[in-house]
Amino acid sequence: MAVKGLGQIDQEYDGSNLKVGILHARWNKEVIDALVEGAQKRLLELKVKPENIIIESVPGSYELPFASAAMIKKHKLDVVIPIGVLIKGSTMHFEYICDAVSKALMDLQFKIGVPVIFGVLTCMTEEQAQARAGLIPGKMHNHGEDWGACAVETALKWSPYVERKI
Ligand SMILES: Nc1c(NC[C@H](O)[C@H](O)[C@H](O)CO)[nH]c(=O)[nH]c1=O
Ligand SMILES: CC(=O)[C@@H](O)COP(=O)(O)O
Repeated sequence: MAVKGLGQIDQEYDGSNLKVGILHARWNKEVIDALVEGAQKRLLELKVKPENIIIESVPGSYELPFASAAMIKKHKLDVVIPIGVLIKGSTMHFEYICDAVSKALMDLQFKIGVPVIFGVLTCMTEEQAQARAGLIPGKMHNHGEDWGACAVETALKWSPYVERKI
């Protein structure tokens, strides 16, 4: 059994009253599509209603923080899963985006009082990204599934204790 990964969920969750946003970048589409599908599948397993899973897109991962805030407001979401796939190229572009986006997504949730899941892969190679989207048989699982579970757990277990500001 793999050591890495979310493992068993800590209790049964019923997401039937949640409204969840999946906001995905369009860079690295093959991997993005698999991650979005994985997140969606897990949300449905945790009883989020299909009509309460809202999917929108942005051009690249750099656009995720701003659009996450906007999407939460636009759709009155309980939680958002921003999904992006960053793959190291030949310049420092990757490092700047990874750093800026991860910090902005972390900060956003404290600013607005709504959970923002970290659905961004920061990979050195295309193969690493494909493996983490479950696209290489026998390698790794689809991390989108973990993000779906994180969204439901965080929104149900912790949001009631945090004042919403948006
Ligand atoms: N190189 C990757 C990008 N780059 C695009 C930026 O995210 C952004 O859209 C552009 O700089 C305009 O603001 N995006 C990814 O999601 N993944 C990459 O590997
Ligand atoms: C999108 C860019 O600006 C691009 O030139 C970045 O190049 P790289 O991904 O090779 O670092």
